[in-house]
Amino acid sequence: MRTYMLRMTIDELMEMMPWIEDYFSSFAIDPARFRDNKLEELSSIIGEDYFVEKGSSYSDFIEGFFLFIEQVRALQQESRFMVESLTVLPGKDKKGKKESFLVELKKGEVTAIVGPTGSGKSRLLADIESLAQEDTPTGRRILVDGRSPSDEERFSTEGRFIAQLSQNMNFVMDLSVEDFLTLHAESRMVDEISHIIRKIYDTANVLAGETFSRNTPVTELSGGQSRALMIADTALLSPASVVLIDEIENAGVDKVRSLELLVSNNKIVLISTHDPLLALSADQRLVIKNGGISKLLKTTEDEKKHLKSLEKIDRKITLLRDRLRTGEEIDLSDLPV
Ligand SMILES: Nc1ncnc2c1ncn2[C@@H]1O[C@H](COP(=O)(O)OP(=O)(O)OP(=O)(O)O)[C@@H](O)[C@H]1O
Repeated sequence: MRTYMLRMTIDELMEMMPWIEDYFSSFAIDPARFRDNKLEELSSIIGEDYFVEKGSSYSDFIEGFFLFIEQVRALQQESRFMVESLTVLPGKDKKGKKESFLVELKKGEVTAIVGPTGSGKSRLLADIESLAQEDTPTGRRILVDGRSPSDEERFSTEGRFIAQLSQNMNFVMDLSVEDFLTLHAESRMVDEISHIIRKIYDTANVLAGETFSRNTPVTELSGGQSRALMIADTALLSPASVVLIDEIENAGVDKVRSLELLVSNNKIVLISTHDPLLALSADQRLVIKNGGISKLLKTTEDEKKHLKSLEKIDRKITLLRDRLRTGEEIDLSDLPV
């Protein structure tokens, strides 16, 4: 790509990337004067002395030029991930009855999706994930920031602004945890890669409970550890502004902390759950009945008040589960009635 660009004329480059004018200006070069010259000819036309006078050199100028292009493109990419709201326009339930209201999901909000087994919770997540346009069994349409999504937003595998954490997360790459995170951080062009990797790694270990090392191959992580790693990675490094979670409660991770972590990063979070603690930790819950959205309930102040005691009960159940897992005998008199 570099060689190709070096052989392009300034005019051709400007047509492709008008914003490179700013880079030329920072060297007090007017690109219009060199419009028919190739980029690689600038050294001989302008002369090395000119760049030395500016406290630089031609090779620094060229290096900086390509770095500038990379950074602007990364910024452009980043802004495509910023989503303020999603709107779910009414579709039909399993009997063909129209849903009676639309749902708007906003940045920084957590919405739980509740309903009996088989009622259509995962279907709603799948509709959002695919940005459905009346082309799924529900006939729902999803709007992004109030508009229809472009084909690129719907079908491109790169640059998705939606991340999905499903029940089974299996890695296929043969990389260590450290290499996996480095690769991801490099592709995001973040500064201070080692700092962010440490943060994700530490967070994942807290969420998983069962610790793993940075050298562990990702393929050897347990189900809970993989999920914890992906949750920490999604919260701290992924640019995705919409996070869809399918039944985190079965993942063997600290579910409440996971949710807090995702929310504190100002994303739109949807979580399908049968867990009362998670459902009531959300700002609102969508009730699914027979394939259709039947209610949208805001979490009441009263419900929030009960969260603390629910957390206590949940901690006891978790403790009980851990003791059973490690083969201990259980004293049930310890449990609340
Ligand atoms: N509105 C609808 N119209 C037609 N089919 C639907 C509709 N909603 C859901 N379904 C279908 O019903 C089946 C069960 O739905 P789904 O898997 O989403 O249930 P669920 O609530 O996630 O269940 P579980 O709690 O067991 O995970 C799926 O095949 C899904 O495609």
